[in-house]
Amino acid sequence: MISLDEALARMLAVALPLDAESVATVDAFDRVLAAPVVAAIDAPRADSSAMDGYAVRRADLSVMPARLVVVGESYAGTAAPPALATGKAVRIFTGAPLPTGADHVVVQENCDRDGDVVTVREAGDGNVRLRAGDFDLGDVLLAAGTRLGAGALVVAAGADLAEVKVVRQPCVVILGTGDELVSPGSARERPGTIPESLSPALAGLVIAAGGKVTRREQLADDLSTLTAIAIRAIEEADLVIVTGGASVGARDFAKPMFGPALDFVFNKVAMKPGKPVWLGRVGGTLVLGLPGNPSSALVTARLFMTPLVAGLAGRDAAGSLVWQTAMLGAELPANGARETLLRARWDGDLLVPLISQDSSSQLMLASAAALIRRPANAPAIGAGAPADYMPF
Ligand SMILES: Nc1nc2c(c(=O)[nH]1)N[C@H]1C(S)=C(S)[C@@H](COP(=O)(O)OP(=O)(O)OC[C@H]3O[C@@H](n4cnc5c(N)ncnc54)[C@H](O)[C@@H]3O)O[C@H]1N2
Ligand code: MOO
Repeated sequence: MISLDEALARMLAVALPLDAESVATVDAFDRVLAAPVVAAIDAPRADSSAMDGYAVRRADLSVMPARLVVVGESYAGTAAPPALATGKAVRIFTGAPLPTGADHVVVQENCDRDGDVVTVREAGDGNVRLRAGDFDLGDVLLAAGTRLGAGALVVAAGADLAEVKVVRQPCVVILGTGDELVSPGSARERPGTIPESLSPALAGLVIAAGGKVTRREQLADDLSTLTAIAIRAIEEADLVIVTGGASVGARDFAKPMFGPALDFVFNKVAMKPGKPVWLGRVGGTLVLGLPGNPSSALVTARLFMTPLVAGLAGRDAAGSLVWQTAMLGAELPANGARETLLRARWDGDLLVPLISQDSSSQLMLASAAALIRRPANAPAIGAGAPADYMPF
C-alpha cells in the first residue's frame, strides 16, 4: 500500500486542465481562462468626464468667478461635441466624452446656471478621465490560468469580448453501488435498505470544484449491469466517481465493473479512514473509487476528488491540499500503523477531535470542520500541542 503523500502526488500528476472551449463571456463566471484576455477597445474609449457638470478650458478659470457661454451638451453614449472655443462651456455628464479643447470639468455644485450662461464659483478638481487611462486596445489584461471571479469577469466583458477561451469543465458521472441503497425517503418502507446518502453531497462538491455532474445513478451489486453502466460512463465522462464496493467483499464490484482495461494510478492507501480508495483510468477517462462508509467517502473525497476535479477544471489542484498547524484542545492517544485523519471541530482557535471517529458515521460529518493528520505510529500528545490539519 502506498502512503497518503504518494497517493496525493499521483493524483495531482493526473489532475491536469482539460482542453479549451469558447464560451459566451456572460456564461463564463468562475471558469478558468485557457488563453489570455486581450483588450479589443481602449477604456475609457475617449477622454471623458468623471462628474456631472460643465466641460471647460482650465485657462478660462484663471479669474473667479468665471462666466462662460454654454454651447452644447454631452451625454454618455453620444459622440463627442464639437471642439470647445475659449470662453465657452459644454454641459456634461459622468462618462460622457469631452469636446476637443476641454481639459477640465467643473462639478455642477460649483456652478450657477442662468439661461445660456454658467458662472463658475470654484474650479475644483479636473474630473477628466483620459482615453485608455484604464487599459489600451491590445493590452493583455488577464493571463491564461486566471479564474474568472467577479473582478476578472468585469475585465473580460469590459475588454469588449463576446466570448472567452476557457478550460472545459470536467463531465463527472457519479455511480453509487450497493444492493441496500435506496433514494432518501424510501428506506423506512423497505426493510434491509438504507438511504443512499453520499451522491447528493459528492455532486455538490464536484460542482463547487468546477465540475459538471452529467449523470448520477444508484446501482445494485450486479456485475453484468454494472459493467454495462461502466461502459457508458467511460464514454461520456472525463471522470467517473464510484462509491462503495471498493473492498474485498463477495459483492464488491467497483473495480471489476470497469473490466481489464482499468489501469490503476493507485489502489489502496495506507490511511484511516479511506484505505480502499483507488484511482485509475480507462482510456482517457479517470475513475475514482471511494469507500462506501460515509465518513471514509467524504474524507477521501476531500483529499482526492475535490482537488482532482479542480485540477481538471484548470483550477489550482494543490492549493486546497496545504496542511496548516493549530493547537489541540484535547489530548490525542498514540496512533496505530496507518496514518490517520481525525475529524475535528473548532473550539475557538483550538482543534478538538469529534467524539466518534467511526468511518461509518454520518452524524459526525455535520460537525466536522477540519481533518487532523496523525502520522503512522505517532505517540500520544496532550492538549496544547500543535497538530497538522486541513479544513474539511
Ligand atoms: N475483510 C475486509 N473487510 C473490509 C476491509 C478490509 O480491508 N478487509 N476494509 C474495510 C474498510 S476500511 C472500509 S472503508 C469498507 C469499504 O467498503 P466498500 O467500499 O466496499 O463499501 P461497501 O462495502 O459497499 O459499503 C460500506 C458501508 O457503507 C455503506 N454505504 C455504501 N455506499 C453508501 C452510500 N452511497 N450511502 C450510504 N451508505 C453507503 C454500506 O451500506 C456499508 O455499510 O470496507 C471494510 N471492510
Ligand atoms: O479505511 Mo475504512 O475507511 O477505515 O472504514
